[in-house]
Amino acid sequence: MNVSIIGSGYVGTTLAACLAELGHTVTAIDVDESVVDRLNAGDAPIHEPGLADLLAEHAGTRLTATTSYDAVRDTDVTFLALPTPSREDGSIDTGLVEQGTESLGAALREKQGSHLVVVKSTVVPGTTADRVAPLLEETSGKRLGEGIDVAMNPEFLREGHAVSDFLDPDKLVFGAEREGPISTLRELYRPLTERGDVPVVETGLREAEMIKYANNAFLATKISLMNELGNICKEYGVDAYEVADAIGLDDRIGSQFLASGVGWGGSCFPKDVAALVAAADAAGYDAGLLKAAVDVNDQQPRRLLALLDDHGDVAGERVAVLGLAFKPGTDDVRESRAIPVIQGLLDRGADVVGYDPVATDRMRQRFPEIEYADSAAAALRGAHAAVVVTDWDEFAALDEEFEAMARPVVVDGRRIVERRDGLTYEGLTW
Ligand SMILES: NC(=O)c1ccc[n+]([C@@H]2O[C@H](COP(=O)([O-])OP(=O)(O)OC[C@H]3O[C@@H](n4cnc5c(N)ncnc54)[C@H](O)[C@@H]3O)[C@@H](O)[C@H]2O)c1
Ligand SMILES: O=c1ccn([C@@H]2O[C@H](COP(=O)(O)OP(=O)(O)O[C@H]3O[C@H](CO)[C@@H](O)[C@H](O)[C@H]3O)[C@@H](O)[C@H]2O)c(=O)[nH]1
Repeated sequence: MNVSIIGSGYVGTTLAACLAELGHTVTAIDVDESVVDRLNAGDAPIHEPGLADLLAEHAGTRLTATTSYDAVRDTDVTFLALPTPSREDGSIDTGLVEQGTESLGAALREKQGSHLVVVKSTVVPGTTADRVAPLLEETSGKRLGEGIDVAMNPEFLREGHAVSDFLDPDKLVFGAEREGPISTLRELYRPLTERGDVPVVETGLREAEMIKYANNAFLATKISLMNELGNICKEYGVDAYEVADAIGLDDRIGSQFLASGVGWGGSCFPKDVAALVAAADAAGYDAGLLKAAVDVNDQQPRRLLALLDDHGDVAGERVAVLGLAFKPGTDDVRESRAIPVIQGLLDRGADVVGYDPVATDRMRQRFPEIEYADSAAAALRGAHAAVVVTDWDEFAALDEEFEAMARPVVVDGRRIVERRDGLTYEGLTW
């Protein structure tokens, strides 16, 4: 099948490389010329394991990139993989998806034959039917169901595992109001589904949109619930990790996403939970449980700093922040819990030194005023305290590096440090 993809970020590039791998001919369209140049050179614009190999194999043959929307006319299906950021009030901003739809519709005006437009971006229920579809009809001059149609196909990949999650998904969700778009999606994903072990959910547009939010809201709330339980555990001297291991044995609970600590960040959970809360508010429903999940998440960095405060004033003292990325395996610092932690330390007048194996450059753009070390050992040297924010494996192996601290106080927000001897060690929920 000939496929075009608008937007070549985390999702668009992964989709482009993986659909090429599945045998389709793919054209990636992005407004950013540097992204297009890199893709055409077979160079990954984002860091994801396995992506560079796929691009090196398919760029220039089954995968090409361009800044021109005209390329969509040579394809049968177009995915919209554009950002859907939060507005100031938390509600979703669909401006870029609408802009992309307008340019796409204009390019499709002169297209002969049928075309399917698939929304891949995370959008609140109603966006595809009430915004994308009418805009597409208006700008293309065609009528839905008569040559053009829309579908919604949410994406569940995790950063750091994008390629493997895409090629080996837990499920596929196809949303549409007619049979035509569903059968096109079936055909497109056939190389994955013919293996027989990928459940396919065929549903309506609004349901597909909501499934994505429900998925993320559930996972974020699961972590917040475990954080709340962990905070209670801490008050009673109970180890929340032992509790989590035990409750995770109950199939109805499941063992994943029970790691308590400094909370959830990243480009999706904070934005998507906020968008769902705002969408509920707009519909007159007060999503109290989701708001509480956000409150607990906001509280965890403050609790980490309060534990540090219990061990003395850090004003004027060197404090190491170990881990800056929002999770291990990525250089992404968007909504990283390190941000409120660093800000809280600066508010206390501490001399902050940050360390991360890959995310230093990105955090430097956010906090140019702090020091950045090129190893955990260098960050710890002479520090009066250390806080651990990201569960990078290398922090588990830290040992005599702690002996170079001026005062060995360690507050661990991720239960990753293994050394205890000679340390004043505090876990956030244990
Ligand atoms: N990042 C993830 O892990 C993830 C996972 C699942 C779903 N999503 C959702 O997928 C969507 C895309 O997210 P992302 O992380 O891939 O975004 P991103 O910010 O990484 O990339 C977006 C790309 O779109 C390009 N772009 C912007 N405006 C454009 C336009 N008018 N025409 C063409 N290109 C344009 C940008 O240059 C950029 O390369 C969002 O709705 C997000 O919520 C993201
Ligand atoms: O037990 C856990 C698991 C995760 N986290 C934190 O939760 C955040 C999100 O982690 P993860 O879900 O692994 O990362 P993302 O790449 O943001 O992926 C989420 O967001 C994507 C974008 O919507 C979805 O596609 C994925 O399914 C969904 O897992 C990170 O800060 C983690 O440190 C915890 O605190 N405890």
